[in-house]
Amino acid sequence: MQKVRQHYQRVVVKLGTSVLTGNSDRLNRNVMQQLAQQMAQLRNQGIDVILCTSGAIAAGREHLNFPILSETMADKQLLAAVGQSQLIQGWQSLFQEHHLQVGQLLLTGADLRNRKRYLNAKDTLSALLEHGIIPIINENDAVATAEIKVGDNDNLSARVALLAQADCLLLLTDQAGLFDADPRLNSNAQLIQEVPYINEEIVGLAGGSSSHLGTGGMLTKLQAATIAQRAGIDVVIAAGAEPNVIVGLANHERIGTRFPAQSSPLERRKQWLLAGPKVSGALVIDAGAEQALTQTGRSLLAKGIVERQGLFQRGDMVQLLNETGSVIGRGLCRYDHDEVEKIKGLHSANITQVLGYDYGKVVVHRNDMVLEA
Ligand SMILES: Nc1ncnc2c1ncn2[C@@H]1O[C@H](COP(=O)(O)OP(=O)(O)O)[C@@H](O)[C@H]1O
Ligand SMILES: N[C@@H](CCC(=O)OP(=O)(O)O)C(=O)O
Repeated sequence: MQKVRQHYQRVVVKLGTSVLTGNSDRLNRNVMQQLAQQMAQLRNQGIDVILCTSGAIAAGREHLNFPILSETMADKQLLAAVGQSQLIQGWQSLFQEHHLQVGQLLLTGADLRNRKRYLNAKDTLSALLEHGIIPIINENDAVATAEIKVGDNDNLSARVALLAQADCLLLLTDQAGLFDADPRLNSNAQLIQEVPYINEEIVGLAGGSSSHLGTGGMLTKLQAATIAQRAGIDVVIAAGAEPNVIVGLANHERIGTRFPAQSSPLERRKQWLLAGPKVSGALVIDAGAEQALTQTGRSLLAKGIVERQGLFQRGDMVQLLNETGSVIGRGLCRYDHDEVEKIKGLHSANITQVLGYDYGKVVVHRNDMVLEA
């Protein structure tokens, strides 16, 4: 019997400037409307959608009536600052037609490299998704200098897919997918339907962007696909103009070029948790918490913690011990040692009262935890 494939649970949709402008010098509202309609349809199917949108610089140029500017960073930042507000307003009104709220996250490479900022971005993203709000992400071009930039939204969207623990990344562009040569330069170029593994030969097929608006061309899309595919996320490069492309792809239709995930995201994450971060401290938990973790796969709440050992920062790896001292597992702690000391044994509802703030009710989330076999 053929196995029925379930649809994705969390999809990152990256829309390049080429899609949003249809390679003209202005944003195309009709195109954006159709894309918003499809993303709303996904939400109604119960799929979490995160939109990673380019187009701020193009929108800024259009809004200021195509000013003659230099190619300096400051002038590009000026365009991004003006254009980003146009872009987000555009998306906001389009999603409102489907009774959906949006939340804007402007990120830089520095936000993704610094662990504290990374965790904060992750929490914001989770909170938006939990409330059914569509996160809309772009690079914070108005403040990002060369040193702190990701630099292109293909790579940014792959990092966001990892941050959000998405299971699918759609890179939508002006071409039907990855071809064996740049189709703008070679009319005989053939579409490649599936790439199980990105090797040098595949990278050699990718050219840069031949439009003046896009950043990076196919090369940055392959960099993004490499990051996400290896992290256990399915990636597809396809044409944003293809009718119903987002809904089709999210439901496993064969469109564009597919880069199938190399293992499940959770599996990869658990491997990384086991092999990666060093242990900085320990939490001793009571019998009820031990049962919740080991029997019903729950997260660890403050209430189940009886003792804190060692010094650790928010996001550090801690060992989980039971009251007889046996190791139950390990996980990333969402509060630092000082905070855990104050909230251990408390009901989650009282965390804010004691600390004056909170990072959520969970101290170690089950997705950030590996248990002893
Ligand atoms: N092997 C290839 N297959 C498809 N497109 C390619 C290839 N090599 C280079 N390209 C170019 O990449 C462009 C898409 O990238 P880009 O202009 O950065 O768009 P976006 O704004 O969607 O990110 C295409 O228009 C195409 O000219
Ligand atoms: N952050 C920039 C887009 C950068 C970028 O990667 O562009 P693109 O290659 O069109 O996805 C902007 O909003 O204009």
